[in-house]
Amino acid sequence: MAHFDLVVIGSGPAGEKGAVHAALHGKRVAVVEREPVPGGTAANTGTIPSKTLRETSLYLSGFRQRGLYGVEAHLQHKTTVSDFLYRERRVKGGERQRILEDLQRHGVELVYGKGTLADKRTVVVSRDGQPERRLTADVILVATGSSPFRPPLYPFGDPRVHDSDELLDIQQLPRALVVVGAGVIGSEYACMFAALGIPVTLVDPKAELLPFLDDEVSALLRQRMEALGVKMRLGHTVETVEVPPDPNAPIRLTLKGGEQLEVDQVLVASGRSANTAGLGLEAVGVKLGARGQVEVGPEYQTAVPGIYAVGDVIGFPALASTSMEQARIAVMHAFGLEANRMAPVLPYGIYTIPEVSMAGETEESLRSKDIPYVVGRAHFSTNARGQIIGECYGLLKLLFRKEDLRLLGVHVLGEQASELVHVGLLALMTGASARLFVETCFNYPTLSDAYKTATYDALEKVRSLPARTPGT
Ligand SMILES: Cc1cc2nc3c(=O)[nH]c(=O)nc-3n(C[C@H](O)[C@H](O)[C@H](O)COP(=O)(O)OP(=O)(O)OC[C@H]3O[C@@H](n4cnc5c(N)ncnc54)[C@H](O)[C@@H]3O)c2cc1C
Ligand SMILES: NC(=O)c1ccc[n+]([C@@H]2O[C@H](COP(=O)([O-])OP(=O)(O)OC[C@H]3O[C@@H](n4cnc5c(N)ncnc54)[C@H](O)[C@@H]3O)[C@@H](O)[C@H]2O)c1
Repeated sequence: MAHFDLVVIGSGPAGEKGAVHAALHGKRVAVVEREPVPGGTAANTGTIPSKTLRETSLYLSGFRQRGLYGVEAHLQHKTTVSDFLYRERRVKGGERQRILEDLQRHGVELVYGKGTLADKRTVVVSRDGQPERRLTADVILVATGSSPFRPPLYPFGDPRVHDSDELLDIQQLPRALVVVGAGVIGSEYACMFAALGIPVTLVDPKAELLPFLDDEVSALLRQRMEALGVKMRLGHTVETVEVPPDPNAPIRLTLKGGEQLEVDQVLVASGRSANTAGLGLEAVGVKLGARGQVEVGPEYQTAVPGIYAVGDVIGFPALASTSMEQARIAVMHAFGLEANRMAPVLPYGIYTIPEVSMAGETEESLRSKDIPYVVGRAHFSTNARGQIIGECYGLLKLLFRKEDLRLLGVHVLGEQASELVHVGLLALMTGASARLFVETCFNYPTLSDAYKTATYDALEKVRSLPARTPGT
């Protein structure tokens, strides 16, 4: 029996970062992974593959250059599924290698096999054809992630009906696609296929697209996705799904109200469930929530001291970015290292076409809290870099508190949105006001310069910059 300071179950972003962070602090660490490759959803079926496919679809469709140079930028041949998946497989392979090297460099032992808790300090690792291994630990970090939720209405055994994992194994590109679920995954994939010229219909019972976004940005995104060719059926529910045995006959989805959609492939992206089944958590006293997610305290400790859980397995916000941060905080707490906190403001990056990103408050959240605010907007069509790259529809929207022009929210739609948001994110993290953007010298021409334009737009509405406070 081997003893470790920390045993991590799962090698996704949460598991990797937790393990490496503990190793950096001199701890003896093992990571248990049930798949034959490391990296979890982020490296293998989710984040990295989907973001690579987005770049592929933009490249293959010549989307970024459309109409810019007076010549058509479409690639000459018809896109095949192997063109589509080629780079995704290359990037995925590179990411797996990076993770293996990261673990190895920090002296973390990677143990392949399914981990289960035998007691509060023991993880049993089982693998087909191999003897069981028992690992004991002072601290156990559960980072087992999540899997696609599969509504029973859809016959997932059929090769034409996919969840977001199976989509990466398609044998041919769809001729016409229905995407069920207009959450982040559904919206991102709908855009990628539409950019390739494939007719896409996006169906969701919710009437608004990505309702956590600022309403203005959500409406603008919807408009741009429709212009890309995505047919929106928001506020609609699928009532029946007919998948005929003949692979050449169309799949028919009937919506409540009678509309029928005929396609050759369906992607269902209707949420994810925590990977907690069979882990033995409840038997040792760990509490699970209504959707199977592990319940944790502020430092990600479960009901059992010494057992922590981070990442998708604890539910919202279920992002690679936040999962890694949770792991860092859990490890610091578990080993009594320097006190650490989760960032008070989290960014969201949505890789639709166009990209959207936000941090902090929306207009709607400020109104619900009765906080008077002023809005500053900069349109990329009037930004020099925006004009050069042909970004006609992009928008940077800043929300300042009226009283002192402190920045409260940042919203970006358009090229590089998920990068641009970080300027505003840092301003939010430091409690900066409009003065920061007025007094910052931005490179020119850049999209970042839109921060200055949006600030001046807000200032025009209030006509004065608040007095400088001491120390700023
Ligand atoms: C299509 C898609 C796109 C996404 N895009 C983004 C994005 O752009 N940005 C972003 O921040 N997030 C994105 N996400 C979310 C992101 O992938 C997840 O939040 C992140 O992977 C969660 O990390 P994790 O380490 O908690 O879990 P995972 O990455 O799911 O890893 C969990 C690991 O645990 C292993 N495991 C499970 N049970 C056991 C067991 N009993 N024993 C041993 N090993 C086990 C699994 O095999 C897996 O390797 C996306 C997700 C999807 C599906
Ligand atoms: N860029 C990113 O950060 C990114 C990208 C992709 C995924 N993710 C993460 O992955 C997680 C899962 O994404 P997701 O899009 O599957 O979930 P989601 O919760 O974002 O959206 C699910 C959508 O499916 C709809 N839905 C639920 N049940 C349905 C049904 N039976 N029929 C039709 N529609 C139904 C819901 O109304 C919702 O709009 C997200 O929580 C997110 O954290 C993040």
